[in-house]
Amino acid sequence: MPYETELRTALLALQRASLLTRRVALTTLSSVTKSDRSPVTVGDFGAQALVISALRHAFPDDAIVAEEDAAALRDNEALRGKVWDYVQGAGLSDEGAESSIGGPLKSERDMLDAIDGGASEGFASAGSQGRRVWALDPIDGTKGFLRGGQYAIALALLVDAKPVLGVLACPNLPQDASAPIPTEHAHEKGEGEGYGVLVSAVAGQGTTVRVLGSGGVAEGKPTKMREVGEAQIGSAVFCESVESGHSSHDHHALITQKLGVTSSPVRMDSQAKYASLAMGLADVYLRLPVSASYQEKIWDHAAGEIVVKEAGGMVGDVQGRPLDWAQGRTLKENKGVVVAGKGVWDMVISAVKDVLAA
Ligand SMILES: Nc1ncnc2c1ncn2[C@@H]1O[C@H](COP(=O)(O)OS(=O)(=O)O)[C@@H](OP(=O)(O)O)[C@H]1O
Ligand SMILES: [Mg+2]
Repeated sequence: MPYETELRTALLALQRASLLTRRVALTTLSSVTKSDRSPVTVGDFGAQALVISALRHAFPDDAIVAEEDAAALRDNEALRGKVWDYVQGAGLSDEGAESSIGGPLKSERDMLDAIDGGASEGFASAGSQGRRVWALDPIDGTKGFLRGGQYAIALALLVDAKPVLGVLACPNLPQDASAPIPTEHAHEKGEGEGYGVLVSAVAGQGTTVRVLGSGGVAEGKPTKMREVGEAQIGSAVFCESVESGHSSHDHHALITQKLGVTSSPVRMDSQAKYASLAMGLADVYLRLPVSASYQEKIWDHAAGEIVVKEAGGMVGDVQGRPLDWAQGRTLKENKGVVVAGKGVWDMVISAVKDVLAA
């Protein structure tokens, strides 16, 4: 099967990183504020080190774009020591699986180098044809992670600026797709029993859900989005970001009102929203921009896009056009993101256009 080794490596790398983030989540979390004013925790740094070292071991020639860099750790010995403790403590229980992603990191220096291994410019450089770029968000939804809500470790492989593989590790999503969709604070911090999934997709091979474990790759089950037609739009489950600074809740309310949707949108952090749609926990995800100047990063959408598309869904901007990553580390334009099943796609896009035109 195409991308078999890439998928296995990505699943194991994310499973190992989630051992770290779950441990970190059990502690009283503090965060450092980055220059863009967003928070970063020991979990973000540690997860990035673990995933990048696995990718470099398996695919040394591939480019990697990732959210964090190690500057803050190089100047802060105490913070660096804390991250190193967590990184050393996160190993897969299956020895063969652990050694296939390079085994434990050897030194603090290797850890810093791995974190800084995500500085590629993506597709921005010339001669990008056939170029393989991994896009990693070590903790997507850091604010959700800090409050014990939803977060995801998100990894995608883009070839020629298109996602061909995506994996979302969602430690706080239910394993049982018939469980109710978690609300903002439904799942308290920790390793809740029955929570934790790996949702993955490879182009042309469908979307698969696995239990997020601690050893080798678990057996997967194929998953599809729920089939919702225009007649059922009123009872469809919509989701949106928790943070009103990230997408326009006001526009979303006008859109759902126009469509006659009866319940309020489920607010959830991170690409766990894409995973929820792919698992059939929700039906539509609206992300209308608040500010035209904010550029969405590729790692915030690439894995989500392929996971939903391979589960039978549609992903596009507010005009219904495909997302375009050709620019490099960000989406080409910030035109929002709309995600829905095929049966309601035209109807949702037309409501979005009407609300934006009004
Ligand atoms: N202004 C603005 N507009 C749009 N998006 C933004 C903005 N600021 C941040 N971000 C990105 O949003 C990522 C979090 O995803 P969500 O918005 O879906 O979730 S939530 O905000 O945590 O509720 C979040 O990802 P992480 O930084 O990895 O947590 C950001 O990349
Ligand atoms: Mg992040």
